[in-house]
Amino acid sequence: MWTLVGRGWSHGRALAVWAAGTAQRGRLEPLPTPTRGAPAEFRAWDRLYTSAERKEKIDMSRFSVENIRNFSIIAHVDHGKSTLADRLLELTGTIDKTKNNKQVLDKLQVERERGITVKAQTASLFYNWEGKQYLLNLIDTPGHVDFSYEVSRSLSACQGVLLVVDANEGIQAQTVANFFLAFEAQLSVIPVINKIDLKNADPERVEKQIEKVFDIPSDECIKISAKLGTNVERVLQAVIERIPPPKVHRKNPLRALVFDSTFDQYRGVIANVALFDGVVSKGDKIVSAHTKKIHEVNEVGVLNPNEQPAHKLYAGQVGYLIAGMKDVTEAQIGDTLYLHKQPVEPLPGFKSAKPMVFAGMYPIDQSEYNNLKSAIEKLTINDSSVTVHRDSSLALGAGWRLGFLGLLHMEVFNQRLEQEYNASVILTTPTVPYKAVLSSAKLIKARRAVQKNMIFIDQNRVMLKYLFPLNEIVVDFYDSLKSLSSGYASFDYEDAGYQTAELVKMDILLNGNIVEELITIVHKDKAHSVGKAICERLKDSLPRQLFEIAIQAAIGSKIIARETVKAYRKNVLAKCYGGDITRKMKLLKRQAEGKKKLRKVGNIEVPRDAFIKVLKTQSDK
Ligand SMILES: Nc1nc2c(ncn2[C@@H]2O[C@H](COP(=O)(O)OP(=O)(O)OP(=O)(O)O)[C@@H](O)[C@H]2O)c(=O)[nH]1
Repeated sequence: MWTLVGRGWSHGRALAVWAAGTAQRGRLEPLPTPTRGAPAEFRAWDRLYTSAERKEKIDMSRFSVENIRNFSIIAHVDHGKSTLADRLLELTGTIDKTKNNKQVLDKLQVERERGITVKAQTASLFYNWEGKQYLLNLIDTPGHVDFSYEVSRSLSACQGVLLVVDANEGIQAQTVANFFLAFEAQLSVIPVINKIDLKNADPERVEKQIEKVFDIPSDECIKISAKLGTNVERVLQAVIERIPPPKVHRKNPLRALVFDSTFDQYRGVIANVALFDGVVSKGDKIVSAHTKKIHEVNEVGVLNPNEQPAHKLYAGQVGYLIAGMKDVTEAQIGDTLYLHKQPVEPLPGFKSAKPMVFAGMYPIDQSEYNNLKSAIEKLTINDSSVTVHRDSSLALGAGWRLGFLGLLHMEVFNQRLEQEYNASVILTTPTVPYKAVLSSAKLIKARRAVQKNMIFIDQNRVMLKYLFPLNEIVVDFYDSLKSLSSGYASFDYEDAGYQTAELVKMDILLNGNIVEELITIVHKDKAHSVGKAICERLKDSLPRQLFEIAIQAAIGSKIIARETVKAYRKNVLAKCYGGDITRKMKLLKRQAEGKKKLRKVGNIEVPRDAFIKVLKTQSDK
């Protein structure tokens, strides 16, 4: 099922003004913003920053359950979650107030380069209010539809959310989707209308939308400018007043939920845990409910926002735990940890993420296979929504078939492999899953986009629900929607199951022989254009040979596109005049070795490069 939210044509201009005022004494040094495209510098900064902070242990026993609030910030993409998080970190003295604080919780290089959050991040904030010291655990979550899995996981560690809505753009597709995730999890929702400093901001209109769509009284909305810091203190107070403390028991045996994990090459898996019962400290023997393996805890602590070791973690608190887990299978997200010989009922896990887009991934050079394998394994610890299956192709060698939640997710995973693991890969054109019913015609009945619902959010905005075939939107739908609506429409989707469709299997033939790597499933109406594009790309990348080559796209016995590569004789000895026989032999030997890298289709030699050019994603072309 799809939800489209289109909006009217009024818009505002962002004001680039920073808050002036007295700088608060924070516990940490200000974070420099890493420069674009400078991975080494970024990593060096990150390491220095963490090691300086990791010296003294903190006593977490001073935070009783009543003084703890676990909350998350959810919103549509770009509505200001990360900016609000920066202000909350400053207000609580977690970081110094400086104009360099931009997306402090977005630690990954890919997040800073793209200006989006892809990983949920946790920060424990210490805040004094009305004579009491509170522990506020903030979880910053991604806004883009591809990462909604991160949002739902983070919510399991929270009792409430700040629902941030842009005062100019109003309710958008992911505002609705994220609200319902929080609503279904029975969390307290605090609506926050952000960017009230914008010239065209209309917070009163957005208040009415929130009342109409979510049934939240408009006087519950807090109007802020995260950029200028206006009213942000009221947000912190609302967190304390409106979100209940967690319902937990410290006297019960340990019951900790692993809600996220990252991988450190020296210390192994760092599990982000939310303690529902009990206490955990260094030296404890813990058991994973999933694997039943026993591990000894080496370190516990809170994220502040970097690692801050603690003596113990207590029920109601959110922190990290390192226990020598080295393997992907030992660090399952959604797992429950308990003390050895004190088994507990496991907490409900998470629905596993359902991949929507699949692509082949191969090392550029087969000798890199093992390195790439280990990089993929480590990155999937940090991003468990990616599915991995071994695959192999005659042309590209041994590799994997990876499943992603969407195209942006696929691009981000690829970019993280390059930036964090220095791995270069060949990524093939993404496809979506199909269920095929084989019949003599191989043809299945089609269904096109069907409108299901239309709701007017206000006079400028309408929410439309459609049923769409996934393959129609997986490659360029989002871009087309954005450009058609000049960026004003937004969308979100959920899986509506399989539908029958008129799909055909398209073969690519070289002089009548089928090239197995290039077999594709396409919609009947698109077969001609897709077939033509593949034939043209093959023609450009196939070297001429001693005879003419016919490149054809065919559905069954029907040819739907054709290109021809003219004959040519490559004489490697052409430049070799004179009679030096050893030099001639050398050239012929090198040519023979080169041929080993070729894949024979019939009597046609196809170099690996040609496959790569045809199979690589459109964006890589
Ligand atoms: N004028 C104005 N701009 C703001 C305000 N808050 C955030 N912004 C800007 O809006 C843009 C998006 O802000 P982010 O905080 O990165 O948004 P986000 O919701 O975290 O985005 P994702 O992590 O990608 O989902 C940035 O350019 C911010 O500077 C505000 O109160 N006023």
